[in-house]
Amino acid sequence: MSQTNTSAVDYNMNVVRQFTVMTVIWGFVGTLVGVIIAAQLVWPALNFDTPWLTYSRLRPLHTNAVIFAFGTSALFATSYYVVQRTCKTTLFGGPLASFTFWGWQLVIVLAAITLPLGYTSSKEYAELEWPIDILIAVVWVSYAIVFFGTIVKRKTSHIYVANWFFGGFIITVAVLHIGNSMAIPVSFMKSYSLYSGAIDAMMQWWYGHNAVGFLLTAGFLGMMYYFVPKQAERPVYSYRLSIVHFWALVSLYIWAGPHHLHYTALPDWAQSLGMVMSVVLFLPSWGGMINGIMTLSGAWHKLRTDPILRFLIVSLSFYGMSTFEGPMMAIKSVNALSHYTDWTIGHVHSGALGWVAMISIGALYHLIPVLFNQERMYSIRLINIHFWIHTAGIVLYIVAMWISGVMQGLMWRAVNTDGTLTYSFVESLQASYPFYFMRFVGGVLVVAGFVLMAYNMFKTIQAESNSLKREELA
Ligand code: HEM
Ligand code: HEM
Ligand SMILES: [Cu+2]
Repeated sequence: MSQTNTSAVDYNMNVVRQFTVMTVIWGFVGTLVGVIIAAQLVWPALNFDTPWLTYSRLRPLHTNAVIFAFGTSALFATSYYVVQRTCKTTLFGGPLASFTFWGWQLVIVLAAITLPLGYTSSKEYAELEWPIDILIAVVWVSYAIVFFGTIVKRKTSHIYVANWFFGGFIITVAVLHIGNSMAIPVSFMKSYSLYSGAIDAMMQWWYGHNAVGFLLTAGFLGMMYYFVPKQAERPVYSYRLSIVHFWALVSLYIWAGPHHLHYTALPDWAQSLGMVMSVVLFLPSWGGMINGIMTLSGAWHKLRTDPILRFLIVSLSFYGMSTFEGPMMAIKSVNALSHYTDWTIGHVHSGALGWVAMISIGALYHLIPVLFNQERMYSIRLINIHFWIHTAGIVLYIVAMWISGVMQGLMWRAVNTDGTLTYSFVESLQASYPFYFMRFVGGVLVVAGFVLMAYNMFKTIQAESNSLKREELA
């Protein structure tokens, strides 16, 4: 394996490179499936009367691909990189790191095959059946061993705050996955949940909500605390705040799950608890956002010239937006309007496309040249174009969903003076079509951005192999 920097430590950058390249590829695939299902909502005939092309099977393929293939590969890549650099030591466990790469890619391929075939546990974001769930647990425990083993053998006395967030994310996802996936297998690829009724629903949303809180939030905050200061070339605005941020975030998030089950059979007190905890969660969320954005103080001018920094900082603005919106939607009376509507979908994608995707894209544009021994990415201009089309795509997507969501909520609750409903469901659906088209256009822009990124990445990798060839000739 080639050494990727001049420092004395022989870091394991091979696994970081592998996860980095796959992140970009899965980002493209996952958003492409997103565009396909967005198109199906505009033109339903696009399922071609084929079972494995139906919306019901491609939707979980999209969510699994973006969260577990794209997002989680980005977390593997950056956590393995950051933990080595900040602990000044190579990854613990030797071949175990490589096992997590191949094991995780196997999980992704199995998901891509079994979900379209219709195998599902029917739990959202945990659809994969029990044999794959067991494989996930094995890979994840190996990940924990590699990560925490590296922390234990660190050459520094301090554990940098980014590692706290990565560590919190790794432990919690293990607990969530194992807890929620408890099931009794009845045959190969078929099982029944160990829980039933309202308890099953509570487990599902304890899992679902904290998958958002720890995978889609805490892990990416770890990324933020390393790559924002690096790219801005400034220290973290307040290190003390980052520690308060960590403890407040992890201790509040875990209680907020019931906001997914307002007005259901879940006991009222649990719903109210979820609501209150969600509203309080606003504070650490914004504390973290402010800490990230203020890291730029004294270096604001860099935003004008550095598109990588723009990705990172705009991602924090979307993080702030979705963590303002979330607590609001968790209030029962607001949720009465927003639940079941496209407003939720808009909220999801301002978090997913705005925060998760943009922070990852920014971090990878920083990381790729480092990993492949280049001064910078092949083309800065292409990064700039990527920034603008990605941003335009998100804005189209979420504005469309806000309008259609609030419209749907209002249409469904409108009643005539005699107490009958003003609109039928189909009328609200018809009114939504223009917005579904707008979302489709936004999605196409996002996918186009990933194509540019992949091209830029392969050109950067090529530049390395070209210079190696030149060295050989000389
Ligand atoms: C303080 C932070 C946040 C709070 C309190 C919050 C709250 C909420 C609420 C109340 C819902 C709607 C539940 C419903 O009516 O069904 C929701 C849905 C959702 N949120 Fe958030 N949110 C927050 C941040 C985020 C972020 C940053 C992301 C993404 C990175 C995110 C991803 C999601 C997802 C994926 C759903 C949809 C779940 C589903 O029904 O499938 N949230 N959130
Ligand atoms: C080109 C970009 C994307 C497009 C066009 C797209 C499109 C869609 C569509 C059409 C749905 C189904 C909405 C519905 O059932 O009404 C959906 C759901 C979802 N997408 Fe995306 N998506 C994109 C990117 C992403 C990314 C990058 C992520 C995560 C990092 C993500 C996470 C999700 C989640 C969690 C859901 C389920 C939401 C829920 O159940 O409430 N999407 N997406
Ligand atoms: Cu939640």
